Amino acid sequence: MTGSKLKIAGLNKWYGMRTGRMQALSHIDLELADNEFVSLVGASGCGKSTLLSIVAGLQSFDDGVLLTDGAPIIGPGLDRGVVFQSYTLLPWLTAQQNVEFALQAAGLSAGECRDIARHHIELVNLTKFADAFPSQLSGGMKQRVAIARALSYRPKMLLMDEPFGALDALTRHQMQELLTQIWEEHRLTVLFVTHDVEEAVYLSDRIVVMSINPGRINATYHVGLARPRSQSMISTPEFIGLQKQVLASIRDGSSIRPEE
Ligand SMILES: Nc1ncnc2c1ncn2[C@@H]1O[C@H](COP(=O)(O)OP(=O)(O)OP(=O)(O)O)[C@@H](O)[C@H]1O
Repeated sequence: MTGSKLKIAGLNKWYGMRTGRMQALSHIDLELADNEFVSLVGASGCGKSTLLSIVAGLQSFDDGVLLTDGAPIIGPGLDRGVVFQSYTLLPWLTAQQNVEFALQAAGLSAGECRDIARHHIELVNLTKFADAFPSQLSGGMKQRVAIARALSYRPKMLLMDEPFGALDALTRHQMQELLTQIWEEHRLTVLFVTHDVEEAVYLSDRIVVMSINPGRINATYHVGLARPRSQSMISTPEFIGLQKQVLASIRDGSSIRPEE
């Protein structure tokens, strides 16, 4: 693939522990095209979060290649927005101020920060709650602020680690719709970690299944469903068939393998 937004090749990651070293990721090869939406799924402990945080520049890796737009990733950057399952908002700042705070770090003037933050709070339909503190917001609202914050500095890539994992089913569906709409309008490249296979099929262009011990890529599935997606697709044979294949692949990769 030429001109990929993200290129990972031969990447290995070990964690040092009191009992010795543990290989969390083994020979990961993965490329994301511009504007592609890719989900990472796999059994608990297969290294999804580790891989995402390495791409975010929040963790080191031992060897391999990690490039965005052809340049090495050497730390966190404003080209990559990150959203975690826990909302990570500053409790003493309002929704609007949480977004402004992130923009101040990007070196913008106070007026620019205010205007851009207001625009992104509006984008996630939270204008009425702009002056509310995190403690006054529901889980879905807090996650919308976190998404507004991640998008506010116009990243080219969005890295999301189980962003809707803590939400109830209805709010989760609403957030999936909102994310799809933002992704379609802003043409972002998204790397999305989830435990929910239905969510992965619904949102993604491609699903990457990881296996455990050590974490590797076990299988990749292209999602051929038309866009824009709608909730009515979830009950189609095509959707259900793919969901079953991905689940079987996760099951297949979740048993502990002997070290090679
Ligand atoms: N800081 C750390 N130090 C040592 N080991 C770690 C550390 N972080 C993760 N691990 C180990 O690395 C492996 C991969 O963890 P990781 O959190 O990336 O998996 P995951 O697929 O995201 O899991 P989950 O789906 O449960 O969130 C696990 O065995 C975990 O125990």
